[in-house]
Amino acid sequence: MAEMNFGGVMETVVTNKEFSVEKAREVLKNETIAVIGYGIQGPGQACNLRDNGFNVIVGQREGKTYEKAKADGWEPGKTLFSIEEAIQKGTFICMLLSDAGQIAVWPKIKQYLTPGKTLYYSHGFAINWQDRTGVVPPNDIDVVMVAPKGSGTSLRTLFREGRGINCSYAVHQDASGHAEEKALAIGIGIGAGYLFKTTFQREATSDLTGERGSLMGAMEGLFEAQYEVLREHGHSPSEAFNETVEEMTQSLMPLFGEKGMDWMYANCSTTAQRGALDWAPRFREAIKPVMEWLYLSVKTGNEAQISIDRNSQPDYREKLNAELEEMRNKEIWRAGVTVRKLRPENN
Ligand SMILES: NC(=O)c1ccc[n+]([C@@H]2O[C@H](COP(=O)([O-])OP(=O)(O)OC[C@H]3O[C@@H](n4cnc5c(N)ncnc54)[C@H](O)[C@@H]3O)[C@@H](O)[C@H]2O)c1
Ligand SMILES: CC(C)(O)[C@@H](O)C(=O)O
Ligand SMILES: [Mg+2]
Ligand SMILES: [Mg+2]
Repeated sequence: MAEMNFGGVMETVVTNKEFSVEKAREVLKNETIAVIGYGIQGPGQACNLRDNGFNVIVGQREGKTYEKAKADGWEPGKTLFSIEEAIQKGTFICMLLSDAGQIAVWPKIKQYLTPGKTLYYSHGFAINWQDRTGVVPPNDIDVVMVAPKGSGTSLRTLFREGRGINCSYAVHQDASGHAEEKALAIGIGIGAGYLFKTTFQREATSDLTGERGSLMGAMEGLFEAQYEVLREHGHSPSEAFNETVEEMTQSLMPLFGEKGMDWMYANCSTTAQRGALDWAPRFREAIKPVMEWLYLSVKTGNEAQISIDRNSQPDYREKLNAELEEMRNKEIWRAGVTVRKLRPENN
C-alpha cells in the first residue's frame, strides 16, 4: 500500500511494487479460479491470469464466445466448462457474465457458492442494486470486486505490452478475514495498473455515470453536434471529421494523455489557447446540468433498471447491434472510415 497525493487528497493505492505477482500467486495458490463469461472482460482476465501462472478454468454457455474460448486454448472438459460446471469446480468465482446475464443465472448458480468460496465481480451493479437484481450472496462466502477502468480488450493488449489498466477494488463481504488480500491478489493477477479502493456502491454509480458521460455517451453527443454544425455551414466531411475527431485521436488526445490538458493546450497555437480557455467554461455550464441529471438517474437506480429491462430481453444483442449499425452508418462515422484508410500507416 502506498499513500499518494491526488490533487491534494491523500489516497492509499496498491501497485505490483507493493503486491508482487509472486505474492498474488501465493495468496491464491489453493484456489481454482473460475472465470464465468467469455465476452469482453472474460478473455482478458482469464488469459492474463493464465499467463501469470494462476490455476484458471472458464465457464461459458455454448455459442460464439464458447468457440472463442476454445480458439484461445481453453479445452472443453479440462479448462472449459458450462457455467454451472465451472462454478461447481471453482473456488474463486469470477462473475464476468453480462450484468443482465448475472441476474438470469443467479437462481441456478447460488447453490454452488458454498462456505469458503469467493465470489468476485468486475462491476458493482449486481450487488449495489440487489433489490432490483435479486443477487444476495450467502453470508458465509467472501464477496470482492476488482473493476478494470477500461475495456477487457485493452486489459489484454496492455498486459501483453507490459502495461496495465487501472482498477478499483472493494470488499462487500469478508467471511474469511482475508477478502481484501484476495481482492488485491486477483487484481494483480488480471494485470491491473494500480489498484485504488472503492465500494460496490461508489463503483457502480461512478461507472454508469462515466460510460453514459465523458467516456462514451457524451463523447458521441459532442462529436455529432460539432460535426453537424460544421456540415450545416458548408464544411466538407473531410474538414468536419478532421476538425472534430481525427485530430483529437491522432494528435491532441495522446498529448493530454501523456502530460495533461495544459500540456496539450501549450502545444497548440496561442489563438487556439485563447479561444479554448474562453469557451471551456461555457460548455461546462451547458453540460453540468445534464451531468447532474445523469448522476441522479444513475443514483436512483433508474439507469440500472433500464439496463436490466432492455438487456434481459431475448433479442437484446440484436437490438444493440442494430443501434450500433445505425451509429456506424451516420455520415460522420462513414467519413471516418475513409479518413482512417488515408492514414499514412494504412497506405
Ligand atoms: N466490457 C468491458 O470491458 C468491461 C469493463 C469493466 C467491467 N465490466 C464488467 O464485467 C462484467 C462482464 O462484462 P462483459 O462486457 O465482458 O460482458 P458481455 O456483455 O460481453 O457478456 C459476457 C458473457 O455473458 C454471457 N451471457 C449473457 N447473458 C447470459 C445469460 N442470460 N445466460 C448465460 N450467459 C449469458 C454471454 O454469452 C457473454 O459471452 C460485467 O459486470 C461488466 O459490467 C466490463
Ligand atoms: C469499459 C467501460 C465503459 O469502462 C466499462 O464500464 C463497461 O461497462 O464496459
Ligand atoms: Mg461499465
Ligand atoms: Mg467502466
